[in-house]
Amino acid sequence: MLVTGLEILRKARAEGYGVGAFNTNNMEFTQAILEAAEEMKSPVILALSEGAMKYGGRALTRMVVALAQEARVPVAVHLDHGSSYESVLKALREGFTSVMIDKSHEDFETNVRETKRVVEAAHAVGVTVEAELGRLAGIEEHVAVDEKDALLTNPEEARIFMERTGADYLAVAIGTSHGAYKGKGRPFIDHPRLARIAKLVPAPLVLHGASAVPQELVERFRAAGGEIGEASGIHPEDIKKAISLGIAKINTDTDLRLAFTALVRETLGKNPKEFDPRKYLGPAREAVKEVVKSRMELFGSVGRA
Ligand SMILES: O=C(COP(=O)(O)O)NO
Ligand code: NA
Ligand SMILES: [Zn+2]
Repeated sequence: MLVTGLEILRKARAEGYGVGAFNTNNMEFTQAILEAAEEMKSPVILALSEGAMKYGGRALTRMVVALAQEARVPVAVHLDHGSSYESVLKALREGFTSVMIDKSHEDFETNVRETKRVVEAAHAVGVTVEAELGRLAGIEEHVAVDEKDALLTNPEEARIFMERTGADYLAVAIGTSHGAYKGKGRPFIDHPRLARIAKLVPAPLVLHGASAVPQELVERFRAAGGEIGEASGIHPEDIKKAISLGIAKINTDTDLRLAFTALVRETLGKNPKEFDPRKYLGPAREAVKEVVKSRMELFGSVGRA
């Protein structure tokens, strides 16, 4: 059933488990994520970035909202990294039940003002809001923040920010970054900082850049002809610790992309004569579903629907 992000995340934070927010921009990812959620009896958040909205248009948004309504588990449809008020309005118009306004690259007062404005509009139509304070390193589709500017979230600022904006959940910067290159070896996660934030912010907390980028997946991608450098992601133990400290929403995109693309490359490589898209998109869809199921097990959301 289609529910708001807060309905899913409030319970997750209260009961100490995490819920995956999985990015989708096509039919196969959407099916894989929802099938995994139903099989694992897990709540789930389907996340569409602005790039996904541009790529898939109404074919994507109508499909995602309709399938979420019919799903046998709680599903929120979420705008990931909304960059403007207008973009959020478009998502509200499409029937999304959760929207992120990401003004974390602006100064504090601007972030507060813009976030507050979105909260008023979204709450007026029963939709809940994710905001972000602090800056992740790495490249988000339209935001490139280089290391030196990456400012981790200040706990006291976070408390004031959430009180002044009325946002429902907060994306925090505690060392993660988007994409496949999150840092040398085991990327640094500032758990003490997270603990301080969680003490001052009772709202569900969100971890961006949470993909594991598992070595076996990186190897499989390379073996199938993919090119990728020294890739690294967030260690499962760091995810579990972050959940125990107050993270309720865990954003996963890169792992799904790697799995899907590795399988497409592999299937095409093994079957050069194949030109029925179902023959290489189908196995890729299965690979995404397996990744989603294993993430749900790690987050502890299995059986929580
Ligand atoms: O934060 C993310 C995804 O992060 P990853 O690149 O680690 O999957 N989307 O908003
Ligand atoms: Na988000
Ligand atoms: Zn993100």
